[in-house]
Amino acid sequence: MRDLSAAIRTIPDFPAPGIQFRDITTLLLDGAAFGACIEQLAAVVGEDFNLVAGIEARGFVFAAALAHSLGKGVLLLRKRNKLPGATLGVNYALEYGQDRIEMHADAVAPGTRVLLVDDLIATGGTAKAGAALIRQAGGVVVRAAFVIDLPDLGGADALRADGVEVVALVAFAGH
Ligand SMILES: O=P(O)(O)OC[C@H]1O[C@H](OP(=O)(O)OP(=O)(O)O)[C@H](O)[C@@H]1O
Ligand SMILES: Nc1ncnc2[nH]cnc12
Repeated sequence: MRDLSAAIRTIPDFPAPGIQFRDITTLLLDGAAFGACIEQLAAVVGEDFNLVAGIEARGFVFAAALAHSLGKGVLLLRKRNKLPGATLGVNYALEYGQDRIEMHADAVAPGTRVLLVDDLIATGGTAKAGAALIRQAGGVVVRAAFVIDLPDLGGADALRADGVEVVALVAFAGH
């Protein structure tokens, strides 16, 4: 199995001093690496869900490609004030700031089974907010999948403590 970590660039001190930014734009520019990434995600996420939820913005790229490869629909979890219909929303803290994600209130029928996808999990604040949002809307979060886990920041463990199974392709030590 191809090691995807070599396709991911690290930029120190972005967007703030002390943050090692794991940059997936280099992986996306490499068609073979991006294809391998989607294949590897498809191999570990199962099929026991109806929708793939992607978190804006980087999560959309992976969620849409994965959903298409599995024949599933895509649920967009967007940053604040982007969606035109009635929304539900959850505020959360980031490794480097504050944000809010929203979804259309009528996007999931009660009991809809959802796979949550993002490029990276760090503190887990974003993914926990995503899971809370899907649950608030009546959906069931079947599991969560990430290209990158930063295990030292504890996000994957926090998400598991919230009752969500977590899978990730690559882990980077440190922040
Ligand atoms: O686990 P956490 O500490 O919450 O951090 C992970 C989140 O941070 C990044 O998104 P960001 O908010 O920077 O937005 P972007 O995708 O629009 O770049 C990343 O894409 C995850 O969504
Ligand atoms: N270290 C990091 N690199 C890239 N995206 C992130 N989102 C939160 N922390 C990040």
